[in-house]
Amino acid sequence: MKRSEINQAILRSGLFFINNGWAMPPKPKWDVTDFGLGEFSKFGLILINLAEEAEYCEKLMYAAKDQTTPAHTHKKKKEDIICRTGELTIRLWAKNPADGETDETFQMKVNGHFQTIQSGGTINLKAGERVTITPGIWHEFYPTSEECIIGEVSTANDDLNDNFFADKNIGRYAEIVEDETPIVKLLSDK
Ligand SMILES: O=C[C@@H](O)[C@@H](O)[C@H](O)CO
Repeated sequence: MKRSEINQAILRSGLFFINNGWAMPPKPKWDVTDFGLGEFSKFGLILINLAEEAEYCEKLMYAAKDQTTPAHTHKKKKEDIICRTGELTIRLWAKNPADGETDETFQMKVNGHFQTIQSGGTINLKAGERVTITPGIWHEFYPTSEECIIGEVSTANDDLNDNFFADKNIGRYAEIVEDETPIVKLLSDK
């Protein structure tokens, strides 16, 4: 991923956050990724880590229409994924989708109430709505609105060791081609 794409993504999402009433913390911890797939408009996510504590974590995230965070799971982290502005679709699986389809169902909280979810099915979240994803549940998500602000409130976050992607070619952080000067230092920058 080019540094120029990262710079542009920060400017675009930063403007959208501010225009929608989300003030930035001092020294925001930016994380922009194409998941190593090199197609940022198809697979990508912009994140700001707001709180990173041993017991909990909070993130503010942004994606544009159809920009997908690919199927993955966490072994330790339990997280609420929240649609803050716009509309978000989330697809959920009981097992790794790379191992084939299953007609299993499972119980998961949607807006705080348990629902029966069909493995491989989707849930559409409108602004204010959330799902509670427990460790081992596989998920991918993408906005169906032009732009979307996504919240994450979770137990401890460990992006390096607790993201397991269905596609083995995926890496959590982007490989960056330095074609211009960074406007911010990313969490993944050395
Ligand atoms: O589901 C998404 C989240 O867990 C993100 O915080 C994670 O960094 C995506 O790899």
